[in-house]
Amino acid sequence: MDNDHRPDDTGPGTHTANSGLPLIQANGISKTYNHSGACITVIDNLSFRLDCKETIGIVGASGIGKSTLLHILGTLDRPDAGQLVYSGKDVLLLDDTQLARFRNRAIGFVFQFHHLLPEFSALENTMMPALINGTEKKTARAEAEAILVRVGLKERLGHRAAELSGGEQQRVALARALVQQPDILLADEPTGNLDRGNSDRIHRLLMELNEEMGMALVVVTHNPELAALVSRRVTILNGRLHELNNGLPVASSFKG
Ligand SMILES: Nc1ncnc2c1ncn2[C@@H]1O[C@H](COP(=O)(O)OP(=O)(O)OP(=O)(O)O)[C@@H](O)[C@H]1O
Repeated sequence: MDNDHRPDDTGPGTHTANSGLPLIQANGISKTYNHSGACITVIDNLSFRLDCKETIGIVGASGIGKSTLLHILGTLDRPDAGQLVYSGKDVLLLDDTQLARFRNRAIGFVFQFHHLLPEFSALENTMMPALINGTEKKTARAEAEAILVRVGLKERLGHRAAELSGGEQQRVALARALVQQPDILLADEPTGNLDRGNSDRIHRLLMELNEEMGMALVVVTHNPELAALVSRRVTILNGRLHELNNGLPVASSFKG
């Protein structure tokens, strides 16, 4: 085993801003699903580079593999083949416990199903990742309050998740993903349930966090405003990424 590529799973964060290394380098990633005997290759020898602070939007039709790719980049699902290198370290060499620790520290997720704990308040749900990581309760509370204010939920801190509207729950999920100041946010339609005003607020917040703390962003979105804000737009064709220019795939394959 190549220990040079084994991530150090102690200590906070993953990337060194000045290291010059890409935040993510995916090499030759493949993923095949088995559907009652038939194999479907959704991701096929895909390579991808994301620099620190970069923001990227994945667009395209249903079923092309956007969520599959997001899960693999987020280490929630292991590919059948390929390397996933975060800041020079191949995270696929970690065992499941180490990988969970790395993921909890470095990556924020917002998926379409929020998985909030319904009986816990907005504040308690948002504090959870910090508490799991061993942050002192008072600090976790202060950080959670601050980010809930930024997503516009100052008046809802003590409300149980089950009592919140769909859009409010989505913003709590976003606050929970952001509270630990992840190196990267992976988001699947993060403003899908929100009205125009709240969508704009969240888009602004994502760009501010990108600017303030260098948080990278990979977002699956059909929202034209959000797609216009990110620095690169890509789609998946035949299992590989293609850059988009004016909404059309660039002829050459995506360079990793
Ligand atoms: N766990 C699974 N088992 C079998 N097939 C799967 C599994 N997950 C996804 N697939 C298949 O892989 C393909 C890509 O699915 P994926 O959810 O990644 O697409 P998507 O582009 O995110 O779609 P949408 O925009 O509808 O969410 C689909 O054909 C889907 O049926």
